[in-house]
Amino acid sequence: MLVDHWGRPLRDLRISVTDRCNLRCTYCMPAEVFGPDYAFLPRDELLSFEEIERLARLFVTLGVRKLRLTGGEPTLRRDLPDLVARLARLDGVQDLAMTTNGLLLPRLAPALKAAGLRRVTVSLDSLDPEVFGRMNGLGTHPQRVLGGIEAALQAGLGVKINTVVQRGVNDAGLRELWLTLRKLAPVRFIEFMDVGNHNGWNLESVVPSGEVLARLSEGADRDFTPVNAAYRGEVAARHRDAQGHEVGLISSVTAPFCGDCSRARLSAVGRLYTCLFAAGGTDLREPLRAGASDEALQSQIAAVWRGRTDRYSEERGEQTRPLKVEMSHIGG
Ligand SMILES: Nc1nc2c(ncn2[C@@H]2O[C@H](COP(=O)(O)OP(=O)(O)OP(=O)(O)O)[C@@H](O)[C@H]2O)c(=O)[nH]1
Ligand SMILES: C[S@@+](CC[C@H](N)C(=O)[O-])C[C@H]1O[C@@H](n2cnc3c(N)ncnc32)[C@H](O)[C@@H]1O
Ligand code: SF4
Ligand code: SF4
Repeated sequence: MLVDHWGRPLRDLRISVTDRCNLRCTYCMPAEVFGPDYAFLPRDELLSFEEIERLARLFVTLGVRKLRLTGGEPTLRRDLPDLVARLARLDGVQDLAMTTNGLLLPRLAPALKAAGLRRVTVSLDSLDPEVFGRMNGLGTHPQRVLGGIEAALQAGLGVKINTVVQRGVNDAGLRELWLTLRKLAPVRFIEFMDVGNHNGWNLESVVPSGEVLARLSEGADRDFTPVNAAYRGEVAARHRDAQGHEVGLISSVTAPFCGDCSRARLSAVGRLYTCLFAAGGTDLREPLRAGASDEALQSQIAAVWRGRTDRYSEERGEQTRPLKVEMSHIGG
């Protein structure tokens, strides 16, 4: 089995399929930076579906069992169901998922399901139109995301919901959001992270997951019971309330989970990153386009994984590291 410097196996591959997005969440792609003049990647820079499929197959040979599509906003990539169909056919893939803002799911969910996508995680930070509009940078109404969640459920996709929590921004509405959304799907609350270089992160804006759980527990549903991890290295610590609704806490700041981190990340231009907070990656597109054999690519990937020492969240202090890859490039 291929393991890194700390003995962690390679299990997951998160594939970013575009750096573009139809939202401008302040904690990810703030509009002041990702404005009308921002130079997004030209189309020919992106890996083609053939190239993504080939690399994914090689990663699966090296031990990957779970693939997740992300971005930017993955649903903006043209003909996405064709890519899903290619990945769903790969032998050895046990899970095929996508993280999305949900806006385009009413149009795409049935085709994605038919192509072999198993589940989606839809991001929704607030049910208050003003708060959500401010957080997504474009005034987009939460009802549009709820429509996407509904479409995914109707198409038969598994659904989870992601909520990034920022102190003084959306934390006042967490309990209301939980009481509404828990009826639809498991909700995961994510501690605001210092990804990229432009999101103005500071420790005071982070609401520790313990505090989130305490807020959800106020009033009637006092008891949450911890649920065992579904797999080694699961990102979210899960709990169930008295009615069986599931909440996940993703605590990269207050309870880092680097010890079991089995995730590799492939950017839209084919760079391999071994940490969400990496400063640099390894170019796989160049050898791929220069005609490298499967064996050569595989040994390059294996060498990168073997040499991996990343444990950024465990090492993070109050200060963030300068010059990290952007979230929109690496896909979260
Ligand atoms: N620090 C850190 N954050 C991560 C890592 N993997 C995922 N996240 C963050 O956790 C949040 C949830 O990620 P998702 O894309 O929903 O994926 P997931 O939690 O792995 O999904 P499941 O397969 O459902 O467990 C996002 O904000 C990610 O950026 C990781 O390895 N390190
Ligand atoms: C970068 S997005 C890409 C996929 C898609 N556009 C979406 O929003 O779901 C992946 C996940 O990262 C989360 N995320 C982005 N920036 C974050 C930050 N600074 N801290 C914590 N989570 C963040 C998003 O909320 C989303 O759930
Ligand atoms: S979190 Fe997702 S939806 Fe929001 S700006 Fe980033 S990529 Fe776009
Ligand atoms: S901070 Fe890096 S090493 Fe730690 S869990 Fe996240 S991606 Fe993995």
